[in-house]
Amino acid sequence: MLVVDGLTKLFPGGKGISDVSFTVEQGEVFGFLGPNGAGKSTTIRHIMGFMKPDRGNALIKGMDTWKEQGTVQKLVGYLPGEIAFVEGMTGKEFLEFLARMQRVDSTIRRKELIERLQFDVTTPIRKMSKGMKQKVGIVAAFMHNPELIILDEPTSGLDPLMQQLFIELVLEEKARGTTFLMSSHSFAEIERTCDRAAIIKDGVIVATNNIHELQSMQRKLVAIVFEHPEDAEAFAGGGRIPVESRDGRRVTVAVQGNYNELIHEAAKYKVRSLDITAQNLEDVFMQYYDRTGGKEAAAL
Ligand SMILES: Nc1ncnc2c1ncn2[C@@H]1O[C@H](COP(=O)(O)OP(=O)(O)OP(=O)(O)O)[C@@H](O)[C@H]1O
Repeated sequence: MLVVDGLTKLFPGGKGISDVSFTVEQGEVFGFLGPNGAGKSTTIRHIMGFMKPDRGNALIKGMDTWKEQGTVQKLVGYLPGEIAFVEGMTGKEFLEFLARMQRVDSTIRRKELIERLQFDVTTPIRKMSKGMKQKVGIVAAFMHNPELIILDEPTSGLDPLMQQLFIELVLEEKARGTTFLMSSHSFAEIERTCDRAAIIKDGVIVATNNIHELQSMQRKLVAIVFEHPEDAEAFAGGGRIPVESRDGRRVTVAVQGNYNELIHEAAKYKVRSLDITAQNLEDVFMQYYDRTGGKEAAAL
């Protein structure tokens, strides 16, 4: 669906992006992660055909996004990092204006999205908060049911409830086969929606990784409180599960994917309670990247 190949753009100040390459398959949700100024928006603007690359290109369904920007932009739903609204319009007028440009009858879907996102669409845009403007932008990106949706920091300005609702929207669209490219600062958000993610730093992709693979490498600390101290002792002394610590009835073990074995061993005794804490997935990503020098991470 989307191929980014060697995309390079150097700005006069020396910043920019260098040799950015990745592929997003049809129906995939692909995350694009990186700190401020890393080059996420610059890459996305090239993918949308708004900027001419110095080298390389971006193809959507085989079409060069710079050379065929008019055709390509019709296929895509786009939420920019900073939305430029037409002055003096209400949210409703703006969305109707866009709908006429998109040339798709999106009335029903538009109404549905506005109801889901719960905002007053008759408010003049200049009076809207950042979060409200972001909601107008989300409706604009989704309403014409595009095959590919490109979102630049979609949840910035949204409160936690709305962030959750946004994630649900993405997952629903994904189930319908829509492809997504989504930039974010937040690994947690990417983790809940994406199949794969690329990390960009100083204009260069440092790793591309499969999120499910990372989740299976994620180390979890499980604290089990047994009914009887002697059970805790027997469990800890069994030697089958690596024990981090034991304190009376409470045994803490580290698990990495081998849940069945833990459940099997613990079930031999009477368990009073369980507490699970997960290692931050971002740390797993970076640890993995450091260990392999990026080679294996880039290959996943
Ligand atoms: N038109 C431009 N002219 C000169 N420098 C630019 C231009 N656009 C972006 N840059 C610089 O290129 C770098 C990458 O910017 P970009 O906006 O792509 O980062 P980003 O990853 O999207 O960051 P953020 O999360 O802050 O939006 C930054 O250092 C920025 O200052």
